[in-house]
Amino acid sequence: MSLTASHTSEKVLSVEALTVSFDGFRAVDSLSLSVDRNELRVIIGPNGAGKTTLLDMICGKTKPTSGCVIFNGIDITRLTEHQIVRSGVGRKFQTPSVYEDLTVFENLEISLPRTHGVFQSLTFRRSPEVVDRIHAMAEQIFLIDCIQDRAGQLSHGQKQWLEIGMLLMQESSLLLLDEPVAGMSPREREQTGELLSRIAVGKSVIVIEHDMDFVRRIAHKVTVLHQGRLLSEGSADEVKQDPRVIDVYLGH
Ligand SMILES: Nc1ncnc2c1ncn2[C@@H]1O[C@H](COP(=O)(O)OP(=O)(O)OP(=O)(O)O)[C@@H](O)[C@H]1O
Repeated sequence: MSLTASHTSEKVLSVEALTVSFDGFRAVDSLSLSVDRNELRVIIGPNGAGKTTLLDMICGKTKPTSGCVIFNGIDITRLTEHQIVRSGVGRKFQTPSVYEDLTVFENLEISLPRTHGVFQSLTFRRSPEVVDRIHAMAEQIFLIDCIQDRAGQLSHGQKQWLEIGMLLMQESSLLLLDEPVAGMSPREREQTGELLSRIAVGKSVIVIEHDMDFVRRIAHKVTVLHQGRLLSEGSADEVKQDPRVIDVYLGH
């Protein structure tokens, strides 16, 4: 039984015939896919398949040559990156970008919506409710014991968790995560798998990942890209057995 079968399907994201050309080279080519609420989708594919470029177009970093991105029924294709963040799409890049000189607590605090700067957030927003919320988030992302440590002192894996927590504080309802377990220990990977599964409840998560064991553990559905196109889609076991996927990706 598919893991998504128990959820009522509600389409949150639709990518329709999305195409982007760089100097005539189609990095993403007429790609269509959709993601439901409560879904954890994993995108796999060989190097250069267009995975990162796809996420770049969903979050507005790269503008498509043609096609569109519909999020919660709204065409966000031509919105600015900032507008797309405010509409509820959060992006985490492969390298963690946290404020190294601020504590875990402060990094989470400045990610709250409607915060216009570090100064304002540190001086005006520290109500008991906000403090409780930040503590609950630190607990969820396994950082409660180092909540007053500076982010610069955290391990690489802990910084990845902090950045996921920052996206959650922003109240993103769609999270785009580029290789979130890169550089993590096996134990940290396991914890991240649990965290992502929990996050997907009530939200949608798209993860780019190469490690097939991890993919199998977390994915509700897997999309395989190759040369900017959709090669295969299904459960992790289904795509693993797809001869086209074995041929261009898993067999190497
Ligand atoms: N801004 C750009 N200008 C020119 N070519 C680009 C640009 N961005 C991406 N590309 C090209 O588009 C193709 C897809 O790149 P992309 O980074 O999306 O692949 P990927 O599937 O994420 O690969 P990897 O697993 O190596 O990260 C590559 O051939 C890349 O060189």
